[in-house]
Parts: sequence; structure tokens; C-alpha cells
Amino acid sequence: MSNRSVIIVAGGKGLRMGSDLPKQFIPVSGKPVLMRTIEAFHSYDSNIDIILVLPYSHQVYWKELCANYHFGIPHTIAMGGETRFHSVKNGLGLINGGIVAIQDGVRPFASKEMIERCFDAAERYHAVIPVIDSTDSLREMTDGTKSRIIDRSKIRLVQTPQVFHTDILKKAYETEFKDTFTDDASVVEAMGIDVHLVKGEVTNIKITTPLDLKIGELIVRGE
Ligand SMILES: Nc1ccn([C@@H]2O[C@H](COP(=O)(O)OP(=O)(O)OP(=O)(O)O)[C@@H](O)[C@H]2O)c(=O)n1
Ligand SMILES: C[C@](O)(CO)[C@H](O)COP(=O)(O)O
Repeated sequence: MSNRSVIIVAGGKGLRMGSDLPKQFIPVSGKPVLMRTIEAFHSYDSNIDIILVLPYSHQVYWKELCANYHFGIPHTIAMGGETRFHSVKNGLGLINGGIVAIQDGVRPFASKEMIERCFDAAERYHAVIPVIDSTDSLREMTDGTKSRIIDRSKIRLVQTPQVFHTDILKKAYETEFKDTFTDDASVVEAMGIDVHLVKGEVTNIKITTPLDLKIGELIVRGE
């Protein structure tokens, strides 16, 4: 098994949540989102190297939060960047070789089985991402208010962890930032590398709006 690391990106402001406290620090069922995310990877592999990317403005706050919650899982802090892309890049600066996962700090419900599925596939493929089907019908906007139906059987919704050979991801992240880089797979693909899809999970939600916090409470309670 190759050396394994995870970069947990939590350098964002959480503007869509509309809360003064960035969403990664908000408790779900009594525990901050970010602690749940870190625990998910520690329970997958207690030896995994964990790099946590945090905004400079909240690094002291995070240390206090860890003390208050008696949170002792070892991790190294990296500096948050202007966008997710820049935060990942800062985290990558602290990784040497092996296989690396990039995880949104605000996806706290990734199961051990799914994390394992992603890492195991990455032993064979250069770039691996978890995806799920769309249960809604989908439309593409064509011109102003005009639209057309999309064949949803061809669509997959993309999640994290996104897992890569470290040397390939580092090389990909040497490129200039583009707005179309909404995840890590898009950066690697721009370098001409194929991305391998594995099964994601409907409960692996990204906490984005206040409704997601309520859904998160239900997921924790197993309802
Ligand atoms: N400069 C940034 C922006 C985002 N992220 C992280 O990337 C993940 C996914 O981003 P998103 O859900 O968009 O988080 P925010 O940018 O915080 O949210 P918003 O867009 O609502 O402001 C989050 O864990 C977020 O903290 C990051 O590390 N650095
Ligand atoms: C990386 C991601 O979670 C995959 O679905 C997503 O692209 C992040 O998007 P956001 O706009 O930064 O929330």
C-alpha cells in the first residue's frame, strides 16, 4: 500500500450559508463539521497524514475549538488561499509523494468504505473521483430563457474525496488558475489525464446552505 495523505480544504468563507461563523466550524449534532470530516479519514486509516487548510483569520479559533472539544487527532495546518484551487495548492506544498486525497472540509459524512474505494482505485488509476446519479431531470440553458432537456443517464454528480498520485496532482496544479476549475479532477484533466469514476454516496453531502445543516443532523441520527 502506498503512502497515503489527505488535504482537507477548509479555507472558505461559507458565503452561501449566510452565517458569521464559516460553516466548517458550525456544529452538527453537537460537533463542528470539520472535526467530523477529520474523524472520517482517521477512522479509515489512523496513520494517514492529515493536512488541514484553514483561513489565517480562523487558525487561533480552530486551536481553541480543538482544546474545548478535547479533539486530539494529529494534523498539520496549511494556509487558506483566495479560492479552493489556491487552498489545495498550498496544502500540496506540504505533501511528499504517495497517494493524496483532496477532501472538502464541509463533506463530513464520507463513509470509511467510500474513502477506501477511492484510495484503492487510485493504486491503479492516476485520478479517481466519487460520483452519484442525478435523481432529478436536467435541463441545459441554451439562449436566455430557452432550454433543452439533457439525457440524465449521461450525467454524474461529482463529490470528494478526489484521489491522485501526488506527482501528477502537483504537476497539474502548476498551471494558471481558471474559473472552470471547480474541483481537482478538472485541473488534472486539463493536463490530458483521464479521470476514473467510482461510486459515491447520497449521504456524502456538501454542507452549503442552512438546509444542509438540518439534513446533516438527520444523517448523524441515521434517519
Ligand atoms: N478559498 C477557499 C474556498 C473554499 N475552500 C474550501 O473548499 C470546500 C468547498 O467549497 P465551498 O462549499 O464553496 O465553500 P465556501 O467557499 O466556504 O462557500 P461559499 O462558496 O458559499 O462561500 C470547502 O470546504 C471550503 O472551505 C477553501 O479551502 N478555500
Ligand atoms: C469539489 C466539489 O465539492 C465537487 O462537487 C465542488 O466542485 C465544490 O464546489 P464549490 O462551488 O466550491 O462549493
